[in-house]
Amino acid sequence: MTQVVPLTKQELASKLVQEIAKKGDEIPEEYLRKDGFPEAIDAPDLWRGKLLIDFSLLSSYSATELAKLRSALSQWGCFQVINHGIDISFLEELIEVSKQFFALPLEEKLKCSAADDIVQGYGTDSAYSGSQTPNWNDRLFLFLHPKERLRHECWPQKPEKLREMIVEYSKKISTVNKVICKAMSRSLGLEENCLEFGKHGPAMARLNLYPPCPYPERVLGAKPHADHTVITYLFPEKEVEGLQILKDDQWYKVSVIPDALFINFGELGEAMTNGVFKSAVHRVGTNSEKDRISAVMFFNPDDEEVEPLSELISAHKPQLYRKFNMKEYRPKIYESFRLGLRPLHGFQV
Ligand SMILES: O=C(O)CCC(=O)C(=O)O
Ligand SMILES: [Fe+2]
Repeated sequence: MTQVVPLTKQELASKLVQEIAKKGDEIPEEYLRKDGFPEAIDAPDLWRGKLLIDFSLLSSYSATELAKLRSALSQWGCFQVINHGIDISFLEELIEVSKQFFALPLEEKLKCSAADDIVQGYGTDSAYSGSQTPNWNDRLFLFLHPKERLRHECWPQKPEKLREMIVEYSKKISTVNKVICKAMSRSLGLEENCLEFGKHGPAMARLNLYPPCPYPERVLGAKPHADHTVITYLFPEKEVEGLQILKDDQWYKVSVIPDALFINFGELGEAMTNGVFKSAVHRVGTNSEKDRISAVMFFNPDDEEVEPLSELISAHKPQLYRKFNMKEYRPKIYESFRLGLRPLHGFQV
């Protein structure tokens, strides 16, 4: 297993993308993808059509909306949801206050990075990217659950409102998640409590910052990956596009739909549904003009043991993934990140 070596604050500061971006056009070679990457296409009809779900219809178990949900998750592994019941002014304020956090002096932000933990807190994932091309992204990454993993010293003191807003956001997303869990189960023809997780709310929160990048055609904000979660909820900055998803070797830009939450299924959800629902492989593009912020909540399974639902295994659909423990899966995450691989592939039957 790859050892993740913690950095001093000084070393971390030299890797922060926001600090690199301040220097102008001179960016380290290692961020540049020599051969570029395949272009993504616009697909506004997709995002306003089959991948746009009306949450209010899901809560009333509308058969048409459930069928739409099932098709979105089994073909694309993601969708956007409107009428989710979360106050838009709250979500917009969260983005605004997150922006204020990233605009604080470096010294203040570094108070949220723990010397012995480069995963949690303020920092950048490029700290453990090894020989891989690093992402043009800084973040504040906080564990919420289980409580033993939560590190209070990584929570921001400033802006004063931010801590409270992250907790509030986690509660609001948790309410949405409870309905989504039931709707997903129903859409598969199962009892509504079959696909249940997030009893204690999201496991992790992440505020992403993608500073403007002078070479958007050669630099990615986040390289292609599937999330290491059951499901992920994301509210993006509305002014700036960036998120893109992969389907059948084609990249699609995610259109900004006003007020919508973006939801994508993760690897652990794919394992739990025996591959019936797919985890969406996604990446983030950069742009040369504006910062982009996203506010993300990640859900893990309630149990440490993960296995496909027996209801979703049949002669038709043999078991795809073996039962595994999160203790086996977690260490694989960082190693796979470095190598650009998907840890779930190691658990195929
Ligand atoms: O910022 C985004 O749009 C995507 C973020 C993401 O993929 C992640 O945090 O896992
Ligand atoms: Fe992601």
